[in-house]
Amino acid sequence: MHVRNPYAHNPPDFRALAESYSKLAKFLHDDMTVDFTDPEAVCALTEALLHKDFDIDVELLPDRLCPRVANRLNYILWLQDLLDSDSFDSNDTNSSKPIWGLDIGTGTSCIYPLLGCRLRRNWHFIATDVDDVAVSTAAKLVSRNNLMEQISVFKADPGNSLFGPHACGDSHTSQHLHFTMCNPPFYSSSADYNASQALKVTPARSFTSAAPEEMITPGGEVAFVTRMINESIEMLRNDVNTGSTWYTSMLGKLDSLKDVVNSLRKRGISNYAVAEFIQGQFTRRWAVAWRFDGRRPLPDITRPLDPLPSTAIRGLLPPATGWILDLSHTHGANDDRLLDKVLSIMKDEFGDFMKLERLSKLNCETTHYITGYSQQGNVWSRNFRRNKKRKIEEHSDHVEGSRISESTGFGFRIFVEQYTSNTDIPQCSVHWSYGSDPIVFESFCGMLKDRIQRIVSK
Ligand SMILES: C[S@@+](CC[C@H](N)C(=O)[O-])C[C@H]1O[C@@H](n2cnc3c(N)ncnc32)[C@H](O)[C@@H]1O
Repeated sequence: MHVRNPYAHNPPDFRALAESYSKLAKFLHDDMTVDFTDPEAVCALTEALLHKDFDIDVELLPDRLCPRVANRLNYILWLQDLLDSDSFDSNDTNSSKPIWGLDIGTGTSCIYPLLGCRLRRNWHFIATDVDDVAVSTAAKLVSRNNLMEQISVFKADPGNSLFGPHACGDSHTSQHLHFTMCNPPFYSSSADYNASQALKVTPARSFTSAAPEEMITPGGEVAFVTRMINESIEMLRNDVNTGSTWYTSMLGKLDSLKDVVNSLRKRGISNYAVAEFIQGQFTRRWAVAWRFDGRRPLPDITRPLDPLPSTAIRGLLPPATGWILDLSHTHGANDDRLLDKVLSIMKDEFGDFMKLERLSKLNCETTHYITGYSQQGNVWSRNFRRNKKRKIEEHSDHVEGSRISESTGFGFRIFVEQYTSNTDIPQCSVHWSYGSDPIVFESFCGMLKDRIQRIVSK
């Protein structure tokens, strides 16, 4: 489970839940659990969790998909991480700057918008569904929870674009989306659904009651997400501003994740992230996110360490956006001024071509770091220096930015961590925050290693 998921280490206390939500009491067995094959009991449990832990008031329909709170929360927390990665330098993760998301197929529970907005007051959602019952029930839940200012529910036309104006009605169509999310129907047909049920060796541990339209879509989840990929490319063609949108989807099958990552790679989309959500011993779900500009998420989001991604998904991970230089055996690594020294040496060498700043971020502790960006990309390379020298010889020391496209830009953050609560060895870590070429990042790390070793060995 996600590290911030409250259920990761504290499974729900059923007795306390029933005390705070009386409807659950009649389904309780020995004060300890409920019958997970009884849809009404599962709905009452979900309602109780949402009520007690998130102050969300819902009444779920027992014949419709009942969302598992811990799983839906994993997805929302991962989205928070992706968006916080974008605003890392501004300390504004909980500010009032409005964040807009689109939930495609919100379902009768409207679970993602309700959770997302309860956890972050600056989040807003456009929630769509093709199903009339889902649209009307979701809209009722939004007003029941007094979230009409933050969530708008729209009926989507299955023939129209998933992201485009028609899906969202008229009033919010021009809204820039920071992210889109979706838990698409899994199966391609009733036969596909029945076959997957038959494959389960043990009798179902929990009951999934759902209407066919919630679980089945032509081509299954892979076709649905492939459609999203194609439509996101089309959006970018029509409006470059959509390059900064995180397009995301949950996936119910590992094979689907493989197909979707292959689709992204085939279309040349290298800026993507993959997550694995683990609930209990038996349930795993996956999620994928992609965007078109060069902004790269923090390393532990693209390649999580806790929990470590399973071997099955390691080959599907995107290029690494983090690099660590272990300084434990280097003399001088404990110098608190090491970060300043690194900044100074970089300013001397690259200050003319790189915007360099020392910033601080306030979390539980204050983290100091260097942030840097060079429009010309690889300004430490021999090639760049040679060109620079030639320009000086030609009496033109000006490197023309306009000839270099934005995609050549390169951004990074450098952290030097001495012994802190997070690290028991001094280390320098680098986050590749902007760019399109992993080889440029690798080369930057090589250059930095060389400069740091020069400083610490003095
Ligand atoms: C698996 S359910 C997910 C419901 C809810 N988001 C959840 O996680 O519990 C998939 C939902 O997608 C909706 N859906 C299917 N095709 C759609 C489309 N083209 N546009 C919007 N919603 C769609 C279905 O009606 C259904 O409510």
